[in-house]
Amino acid sequence: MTYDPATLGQFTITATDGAARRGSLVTAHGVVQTPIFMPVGTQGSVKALAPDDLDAAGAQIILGNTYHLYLRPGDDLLARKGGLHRFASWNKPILTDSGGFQVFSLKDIRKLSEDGVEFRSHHDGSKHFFSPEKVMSIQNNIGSDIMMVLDECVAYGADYDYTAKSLELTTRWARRCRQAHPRHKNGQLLFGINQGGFFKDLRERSLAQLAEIDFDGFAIGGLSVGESIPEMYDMLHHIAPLMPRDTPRYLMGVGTPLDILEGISAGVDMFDCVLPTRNARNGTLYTSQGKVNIRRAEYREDDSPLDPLCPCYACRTFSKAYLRHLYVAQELLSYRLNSLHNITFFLTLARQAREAIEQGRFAALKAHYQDVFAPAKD
Ligand SMILES: Nc1cc(N)c2c(=O)[nH][nH]c(=O)c2c1
Ligand SMILES: [Zn+2]
Repeated sequence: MTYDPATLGQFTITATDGAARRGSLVTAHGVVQTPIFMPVGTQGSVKALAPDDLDAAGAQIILGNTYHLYLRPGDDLLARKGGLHRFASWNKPILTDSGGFQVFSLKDIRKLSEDGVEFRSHHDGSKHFFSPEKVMSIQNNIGSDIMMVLDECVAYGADYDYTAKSLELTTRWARRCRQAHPRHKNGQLLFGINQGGFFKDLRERSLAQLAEIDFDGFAIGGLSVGESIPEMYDMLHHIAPLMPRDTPRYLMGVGTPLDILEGISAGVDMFDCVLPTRNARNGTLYTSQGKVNIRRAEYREDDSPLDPLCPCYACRTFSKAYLRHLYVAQELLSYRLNSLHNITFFLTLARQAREAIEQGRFAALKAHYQDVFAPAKD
């Protein structure tokens, strides 16, 4: 990995359209064009897809989960193998989350303290402890280009007092992460994570505290945790414009095509979500004409391609009838072709957003897809 320390982490905005931003971020494994969608490779692979599939689909960066990779194959093994890039033969950028989110979703098997969080592995029940320093060390061993701080993602519905205390802990952990991993050590960038639940003053307090720490970017955490769409959008539009302008804004775990376009319209630059690959596996496919449930009997003899406007291998090569057959027959090829298509759709959407911002027609693109994905009118 060769990079120029002088430009590492540089985020340049090249065009705006309303609050939407077109930009680029320099990482040690290449420049990422934003707005960007990041396919999720939880355990070191984007499920059912190989690196050359991801290249063909236009993926610039993928996401890895620190919790999962720490438990299996182990960050020590990844370090011995030269890091995740070499281990998984993925030579473009990787972002790793801190593992906090997964641990906090293991409700009953974890204990929170000032120093970190104790939890039990969902594999074998063995006991483990994540401190800010530990998750920095794990992400260092993984070798990700963008690391995330350890944070507490409070549950939807958490009360004001708990949320206020939690954000203060997340800030103290963020400071410890920064101290544990000096700026750009090993070419790795570090993002802070805004918390504060659904209380606007607490969101602003969290942001003000994080902005005093030298981060390469800032994420919005604690959304897409069970709230309604209007609640998510309301908080999104409140906090995104208040985030530092000259560093990337990353909305964690979001979302549907319309959520992503809404986030871009609020000024967010980076997104990740398991939706494209998870829904591919249950036959829910995203197309330029809207969602297609490939399991439906109506496709049994349908010779047309899934999406005539999609450049992916699945759409260029097979009919809906064949894709439906593979799904119904539970053929493994169904996972691969459906995942390839959905990932291509999300990456194409991000590319279309970049082009629309450059040409000053982002609002029209958003309105088009709101029409395409409008809930079916009975
Ligand atoms: N929806 C979310 C998805 C995520 N991966 C995260 C996370 O990794 N950290 N913190 C968060 O708040 C969070 C929220
Ligand atoms: Zn396709």
